[in-house]
Amino acid sequence: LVAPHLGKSHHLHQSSTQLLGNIGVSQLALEPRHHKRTTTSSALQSLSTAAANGANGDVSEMEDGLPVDNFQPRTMKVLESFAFFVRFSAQTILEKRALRRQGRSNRRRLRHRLKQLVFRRKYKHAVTDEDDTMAQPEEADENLGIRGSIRKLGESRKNLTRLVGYDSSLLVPAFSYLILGAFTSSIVPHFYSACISCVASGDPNRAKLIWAIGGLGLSHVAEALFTGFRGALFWIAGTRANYNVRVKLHRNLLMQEAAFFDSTETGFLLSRLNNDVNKIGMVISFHVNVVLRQLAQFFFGSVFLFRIQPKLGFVTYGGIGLVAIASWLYGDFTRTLAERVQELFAESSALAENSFAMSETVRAFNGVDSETKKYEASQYDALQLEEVQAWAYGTHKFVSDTLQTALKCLLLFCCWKLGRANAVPAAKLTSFLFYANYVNESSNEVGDQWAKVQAAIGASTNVFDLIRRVPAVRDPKTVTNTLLELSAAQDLINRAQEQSQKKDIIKMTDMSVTYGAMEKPALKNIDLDINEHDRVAIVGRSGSGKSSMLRTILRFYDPSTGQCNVEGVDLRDMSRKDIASKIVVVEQEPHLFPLSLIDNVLYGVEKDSIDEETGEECYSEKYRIAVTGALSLAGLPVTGEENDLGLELDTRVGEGGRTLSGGQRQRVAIARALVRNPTILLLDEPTAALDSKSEQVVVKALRSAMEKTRCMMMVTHRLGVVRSLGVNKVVVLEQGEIVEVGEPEKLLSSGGIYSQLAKEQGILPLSASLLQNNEPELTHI
Ligand SMILES: Nc1ncnc2c1ncn2[C@@H]1O[C@H](COP(=O)(O)OP(=O)(O)OP(=O)(O)O)[C@@H](O)[C@H]1O
Repeated sequence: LVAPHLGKSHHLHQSSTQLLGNIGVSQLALEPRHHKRTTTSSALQSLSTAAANGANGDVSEMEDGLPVDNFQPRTMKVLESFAFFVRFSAQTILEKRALRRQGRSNRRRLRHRLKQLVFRRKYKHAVTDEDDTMAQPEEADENLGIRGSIRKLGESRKNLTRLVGYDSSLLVPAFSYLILGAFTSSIVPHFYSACISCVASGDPNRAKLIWAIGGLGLSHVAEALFTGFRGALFWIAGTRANYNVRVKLHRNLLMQEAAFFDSTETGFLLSRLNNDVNKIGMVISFHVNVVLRQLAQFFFGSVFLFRIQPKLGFVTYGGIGLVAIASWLYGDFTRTLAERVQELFAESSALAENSFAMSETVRAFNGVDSETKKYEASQYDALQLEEVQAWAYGTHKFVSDTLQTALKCLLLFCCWKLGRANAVPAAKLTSFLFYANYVNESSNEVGDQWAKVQAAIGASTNVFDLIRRVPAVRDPKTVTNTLLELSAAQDLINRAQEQSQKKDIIKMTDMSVTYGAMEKPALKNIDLDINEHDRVAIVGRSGSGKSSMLRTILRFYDPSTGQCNVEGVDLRDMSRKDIASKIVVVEQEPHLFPLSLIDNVLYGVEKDSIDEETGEECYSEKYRIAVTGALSLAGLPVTGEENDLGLELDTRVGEGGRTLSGGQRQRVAIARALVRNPTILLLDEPTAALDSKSEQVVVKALRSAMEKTRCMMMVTHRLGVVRSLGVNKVVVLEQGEIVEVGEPEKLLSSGGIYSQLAKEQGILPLSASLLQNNEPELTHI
């Protein structure tokens, strides 16, 4: 909310995404044992300082380093929080039981159905109305209790290994150090109990004592060394996991179809990319690391334990089993909770992102309070669940520690009994107690970390789902079979030859387009041919489907029926690269990247040279000359006297191109089109936001662009531009259907919808306007 005010402060260039990032970091940094606490405080400090500067414009109005605004988000009383935890837990248990019952009946149905399939003749009258309810094996699987959890863990491990792409050079030493560390640590109690026996019994044998102390020291040092290496390698594994998953997720999100972004908010995706992915790294570098180490220690400790006193070893295991059950249940509960908490954080990030992006509107309509209310509400939901996590942790700690204490007391009593009966020597019993404690501690730590692993798996579930998401609009499959490849290539050549004889560049055949969220199609049964050298204007009232037609040609959406061909090839058979090389669009309000002019014009073209001074990649002279020419043709020269703005190819244009005016941004977009020499030029309301002088410059630039293309298609409300751009074909749309097609002047005099639209803008047929110019009095009639 402070974003609009940032201009006044030193955070001039801080974008909403950065602010969102700071908030994300703060949430993460509050994680126990997380190493980013300093970032949190500086992030929060920078936000609060900016808030103070922005809201009051004066730092002196701050009290005790806090902004004057004494808004305080609501929180629950501690008792209320505990009551919420009890209610929530009871509800979750009931839900789980219900789902498990449903899962059982689903499995029964599944078995029944399998029987039907196998003994088809016997079960002639198959039950049909059960099929729908059976279609939820996935959901039922989620509630299979221990088996479900193990399967889920296995799936997550497979996902992780595939996505993270570790190599053995990292994994082999990491696991070797882990095992070596655990082994050396398991020797420690042996030497320790030997030392204590020597000290307690006042043993005069000095060599024995030195051996015990030396062994203790050496095993500790070796353990420290292995632990250090193991820690570093697992840390690296964690950061690599974050890096790999984040880059892959970012790429897969960018490949999704336009409809995906219609229904998913950016803040939601950013939250997945930052918060959720961090959890994955954390789980590998810390939790999995600790769980494995403790498991290894548990194993080695158990070997010693059973060697010393097998009977008591079983008693110890009985107790540990109970603690393990408690930890398992707690882990399961935490996983469900973590999944929900991450979901809520993602929703709340989406809200924050929206309010930052709309900061001017928020300011203009005094919306700070309502935005705060929405954000606070979504954070409050997450807070409630986090407090449930805290209470669950407390409860688990109490249960498992009590069980362990009971076990320790039981073991001490058993040892005392054995000692009294002289069944086992005292030194052996001391050693046993040390190992029992050692194994106990390891199992306790496994239980604690297990819950955290489960929580992280819960949090990362959505990330895996997004990474595996296959876009609905995607490149055609590459044909691998050589014969098929040959025939496909031949097919393309044939079509290209046919096409060169024909003249149509774009051909729409009985094409309809329906957006996912809409019932009514945006375009209905469109049949349209656009030929070589055609300059087409798509006109019609608002919502008639004009932009939808351009988006379909760009293959942002696939037709629901019919097809759209470009140069004889169905768009669905063309890759994104092919489409981008043939079709270029100039949008009404082009969004530029916060890069230099040349980077924006050549966006998507790989840099082909290295700057000798900085060592960074750059464009070669060949590209620089081409871009200078394109910018000059587009009416935004960067050289000579006409460059009154003092622009250079390397001038940066700010976020969204905000350092340029709307008309100048449009000219950059035209230069982007000019430099590519596309087959098809698409224009979306090219002059809508321009004054008449800028319009003249842009129209001139567009004419230059059109000369370089095979055809042009333009969506426009301003019909004056139809004449100035020399359009030869007008297509009139109404409610998604083509209602008129023809030459503009003919349509103007036909008395149809186009002439009506033109009349509303004071545009008359050429003959009439000539008449009007010669005989002004006629205008009154
Ligand atoms: N992304 C979308 N998701 C769902 N429906 C959409 C989407 N984009 C457009 N529509 C719907 O499709 C119809 C046609 O919209 P389109 O943007 O193509 O109209 P238009 O003629 O370009 O309108 P305008 O001149 O106001 O820009 C409208 O009813 C609109 O509500």
